[in-house]
Amino acid sequence: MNFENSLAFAKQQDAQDTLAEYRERFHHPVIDGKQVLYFTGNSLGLAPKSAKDYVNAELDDWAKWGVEGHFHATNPWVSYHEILTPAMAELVGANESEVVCMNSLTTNLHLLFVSFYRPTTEKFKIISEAKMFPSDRYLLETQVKHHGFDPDEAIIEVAPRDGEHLIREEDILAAINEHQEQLALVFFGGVNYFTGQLFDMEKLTQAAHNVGAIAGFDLAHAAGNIPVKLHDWNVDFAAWCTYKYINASAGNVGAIFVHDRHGDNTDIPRFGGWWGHNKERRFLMENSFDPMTGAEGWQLSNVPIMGMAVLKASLDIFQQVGIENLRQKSLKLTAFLAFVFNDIVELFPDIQLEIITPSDASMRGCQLSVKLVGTDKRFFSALTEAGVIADFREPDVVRLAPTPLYNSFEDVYQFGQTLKTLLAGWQK
Ligand SMILES: Cc1ncc(COP(=O)(O)O)c(C=O)c1O
Ligand SMILES: Nc1ccccc1C(=O)C[C@H](N)C(=O)O
Repeated sequence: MNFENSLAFAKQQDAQDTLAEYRERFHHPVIDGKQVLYFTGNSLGLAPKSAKDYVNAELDDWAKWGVEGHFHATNPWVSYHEILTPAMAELVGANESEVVCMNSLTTNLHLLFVSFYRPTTEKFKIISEAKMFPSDRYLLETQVKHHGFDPDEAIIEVAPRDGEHLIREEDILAAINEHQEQLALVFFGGVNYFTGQLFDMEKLTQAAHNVGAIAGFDLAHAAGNIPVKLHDWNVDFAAWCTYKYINASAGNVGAIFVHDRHGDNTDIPRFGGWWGHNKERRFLMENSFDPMTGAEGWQLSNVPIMGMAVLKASLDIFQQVGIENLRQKSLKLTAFLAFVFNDIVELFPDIQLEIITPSDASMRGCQLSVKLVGTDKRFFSALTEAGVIADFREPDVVRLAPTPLYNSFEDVYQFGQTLKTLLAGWQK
């Protein structure tokens, strides 16, 4: 598509955008009296205006019913998580039996590792991407140690080649091949948090399965950002949070996916809790754990209703919009940001700011990561001062995520103008 770095062009794109109305369904922060440009849906999504009503409804039912709300609230609390499942399953291309909302991301990954990382002295290695989000790295390290293995030996990290920023798929496939005899698990972020690189989850899953290994993914930066087809891709397990692209508020409950071929098998070892117990018999106070089939069989505790109410508000919006429609807008909006960014940066040859996220749209979601070369963290602080909410990740990357649900083409244009002013000042 031919872009133009002009206000008229941006406004024209917004006028043609069939999702433009959704912008108004979210609160856009005004900080120190100034409307900011919010490009941080990859860290914390904006608040849906409807969330208050959803939470208030539950507060009202609590006031009205007390404990009876578990069974008599408008949406009875004992089964509240179940009403989230259809939208969440649709979002990640899963059967409803394969998904449940519960706990938070790192907790869920540990629970899934209990079931899907059961190393033996023959097969104990995990292949993952170098520079994973630290929590994922701590997960791997502590899981490996928990089973008595040495992280240096058990964790195989595939890194970008010297002088490159992205991980080559051929290098991942080569690592899987090289370590196949001892490989237990391939575990990747669907989209890397630092570079924004999207991995071909279907291909990695197939490669893992070809050598008898399990394939699991952290979808923190993928869920609600790109369409995924977890069931069809045969992914074994996945987990994600809901506070980024799913806009369900800070630290809110996450979700898991367990493919039906595993979910149907209640003999798979797991940690148990009463919410994963046969729900018909949950209140019979029996001694022996009888897990439900499907992802629900991995639940431990009864669910936090207020958080789930916010998540419901957000998922209802996703169901109306549809992730495929969002992706169509996202492809255009992110390409426009890349265009505007490069158009401005070219004006300042002394300053090197480089987008390290793949330029191939099939290898990225909405996030663009900009490496600061010859500038430093002060550049990020200056952006913030100028009213752009982005984020900085050590040592040298600024992440910008134009989020198709609530960002506009005009936001992107205005960002370019802010960048231009800032870089002009920087040169002096
Ligand atoms: C890829 C990835 N994994 C794990 C986490 C940690 O999630 P939580 O704090 O919800 O466990 C995050 C973000 O915080 C993340 O981006
Ligand atoms: N949960 C948070 C709490 C405080 C600050 C950041 C986060 C993030 O989510 C960071 C995000 N995972 C990232 O991709 O960097």
